Amino acid sequence: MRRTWSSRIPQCCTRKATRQCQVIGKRYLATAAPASSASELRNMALVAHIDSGKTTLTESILLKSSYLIHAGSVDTGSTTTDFLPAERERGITIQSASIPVKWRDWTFNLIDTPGHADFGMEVESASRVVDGAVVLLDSVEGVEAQTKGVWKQLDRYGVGSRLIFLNKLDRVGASFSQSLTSLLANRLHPRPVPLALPIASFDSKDYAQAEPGIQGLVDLVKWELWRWNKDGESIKHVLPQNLDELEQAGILPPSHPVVSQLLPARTSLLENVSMFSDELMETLLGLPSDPSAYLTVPVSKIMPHLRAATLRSDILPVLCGSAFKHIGTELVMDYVGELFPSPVDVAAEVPKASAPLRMLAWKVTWDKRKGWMTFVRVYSGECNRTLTKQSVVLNATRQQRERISKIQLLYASQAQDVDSLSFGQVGVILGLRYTRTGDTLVSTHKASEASSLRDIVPPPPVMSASIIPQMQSDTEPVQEALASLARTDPSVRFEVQEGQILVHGLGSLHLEIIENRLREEWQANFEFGKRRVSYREGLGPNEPKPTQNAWSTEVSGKTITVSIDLSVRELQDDEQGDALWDDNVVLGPDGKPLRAPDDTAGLIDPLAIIARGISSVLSTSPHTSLALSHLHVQVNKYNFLSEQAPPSVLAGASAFVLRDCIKNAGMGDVMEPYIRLKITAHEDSVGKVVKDLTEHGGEVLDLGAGASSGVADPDAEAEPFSEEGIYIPPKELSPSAANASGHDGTSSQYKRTVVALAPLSQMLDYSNRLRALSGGHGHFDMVNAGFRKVSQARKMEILREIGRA
Ligand SMILES: Nc1nc2c(ncn2[C@@H]2O[C@H](COP(=O)(O)OP(=O)(O)OP(=O)(O)O)[C@@H](O)[C@H]2O)c(=O)[nH]1
Repeated sequence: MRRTWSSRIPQCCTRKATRQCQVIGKRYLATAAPASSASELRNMALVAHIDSGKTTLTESILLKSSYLIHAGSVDTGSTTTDFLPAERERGITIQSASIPVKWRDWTFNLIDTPGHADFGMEVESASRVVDGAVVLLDSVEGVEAQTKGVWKQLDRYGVGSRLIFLNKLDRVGASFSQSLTSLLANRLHPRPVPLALPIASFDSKDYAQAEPGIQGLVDLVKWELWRWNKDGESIKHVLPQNLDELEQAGILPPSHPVVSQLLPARTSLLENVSMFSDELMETLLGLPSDPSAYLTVPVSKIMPHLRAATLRSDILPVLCGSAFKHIGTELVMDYVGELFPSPVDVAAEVPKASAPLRMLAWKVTWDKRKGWMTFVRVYSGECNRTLTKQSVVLNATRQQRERISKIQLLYASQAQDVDSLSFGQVGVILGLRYTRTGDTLVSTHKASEASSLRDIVPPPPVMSASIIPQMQSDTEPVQEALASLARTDPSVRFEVQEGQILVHGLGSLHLEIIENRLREEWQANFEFGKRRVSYREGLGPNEPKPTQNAWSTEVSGKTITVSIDLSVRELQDDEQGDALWDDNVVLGPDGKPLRAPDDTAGLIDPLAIIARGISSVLSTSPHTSLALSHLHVQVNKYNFLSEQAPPSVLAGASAFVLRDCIKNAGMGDVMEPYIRLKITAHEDSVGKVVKDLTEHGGEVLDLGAGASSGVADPDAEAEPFSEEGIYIPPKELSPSAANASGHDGTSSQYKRTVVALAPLSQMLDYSNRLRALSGGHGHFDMVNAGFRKVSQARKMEILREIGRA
């Protein structure tokens, strides 16, 4: 089915004064007017395991907010936020897309992120820049491997306010209660609290036999019942405080299965929130002793406390629905607006008009027509005064001045020019030449008062491929294309070793996309070599002492000598490596971590130049040319032994001394990336699956039972979890789960789940292998599980593979 765009202006545009109507190409868009106040802004992301429905929910939100006339579909490649050709072809999100959405009084900057771990960098940067996240779960599958992955990413950047959306309740096997149990079993949060109950069918007589589905929701906070028709249009009823009046009001017969759950669900909600609010606790204590008095507590007495508990992450609000059928979308929007923080709520200090402007560049993209596009969020300062088109800003991270040519609000692939950005807003700046993801931009006139914002750390690359330019004349364009690509995606790394270009990425799919983008976006001519996993080397067994500390070079005919005092050792077991340094630790003389800039052009800070030299050695071991890892490098001091020495010579000197230390230490252990797999297969093929895993160097961690909904999720830790005070409705509330077979149509009792660790190198073609082993019924997902040292025999194999044995 193809989406057709209406040729008339949508009614919403004539009706709503707050929206501006714009004709962009053939689309009529009701664009979100910039928020009038920062307290009405909600910077939020949708994050989840792959295929949970993030893009579908985004599309439903755009439809409900009147941005779209018809929702597009992932399945026909017609969504707004998945606009790259590769995204449309594959039906997956590859890059995060941000879009401002006007909903009631709020403006959301909504970021739809990819779920595939190979595009984890996009979740990383979105997590850095949002104040709240809606985490989707497929309610057939429950918590999945990458649900935990994105959860950790949100933790890393302190995104405390989260809301769960249990999606796909229309699917066979979907279960509201089992999804809640799965949240607890996987310890995502100790206090998931449903804000709504699903109604699978309004037909109470045949409820137990009902078709899989969802037709309505009860909002337990606002005490409303929502009902959607097959076109996704909703009507809402206010529920009576006396449940006996439900039938009289023509809402639900008393025999409807959801009716008996309303009082326990609301009671549990109120009691859970009151645990974190004395005021609500007092309200509840002041109620008449009749339990049904809980139904009389008005929303105004609940919402402020529910919001405070969400902001502090004391509770985890849970909503549910079907993004595909637009069921529950309005509630997601309402609760994001009501519960998530605004930029004012999370600002380190009350924003002042006089504060120096500080912005974080959280994403950089390249557009053939517009050039570099830098996505920024304003963290302090009143930009109306300081940031306008044509202003000059200082990149505080790189100490470079940048000129702004345009400021835009981006609606996925469409743009709207604006004059300025204000506190809390997310927008795009055109014209910046040097800025990269994670850089801080400040206004030049108050630069000294502005400190740098927290960095964004790309996940470590685990796979690489060689790139062979087709002709000698293609070499430079290929390298330039790679440099541009790496600027848009900091999880892409490349290096030139002995005339060969190696590109590193986060997985096979990432490499495939890198290859396509180089050809299609940069028209680079090259052959793509064999893919292999990225190995690493540790420090050798001998003492890592340099033969000499001094290093000399010729500069303009003069010999310049520099001495560098470094100490190098292996990281101890209880020491954590720095992800920005491939799990090494590199410290300056004051004991603070050093950061390596991408190039030394224009650099004057001696320690940044030294860090650049260190980084060139750590990325290519003198023994194997593999990246070094688990090293602790301390720069103790440096001295210019010649006069008028330019600081740039420190890069060569530090590289020379460090390389010498590492050579003297000898070759270290080799490490390879591991993955954690969760495989679901029929009972009768589990034996073959386990045998194959063992033969490929895998280690089985758990052989679980049932497969669906993660109730007995073997991935969860073995300790018991508390259900005390947490309301979990009976399974019958989701009749499709009770009637269900597994999600592939076969009975789940014959399925087993295997959790294993295995070397990534052995699992590159696992989907084909598992298909053969399981007769096509198995499925798996995997997440990176870090690097591990390999055995001596495997080390020899790896050295042979990389041509070093
Ligand atoms: N039955 C059903 N299918 C859904 C629902 N939401 C999404 N889907 C389907 O699930 C598949 C994945 O949906 P997407 O919206 O692309 O999921 P995603 O989480 O954005 O995927 P990635 O960004 O690639 O991780 C598509 O086939 C959708 O049509 C739902 O509520 N019910």
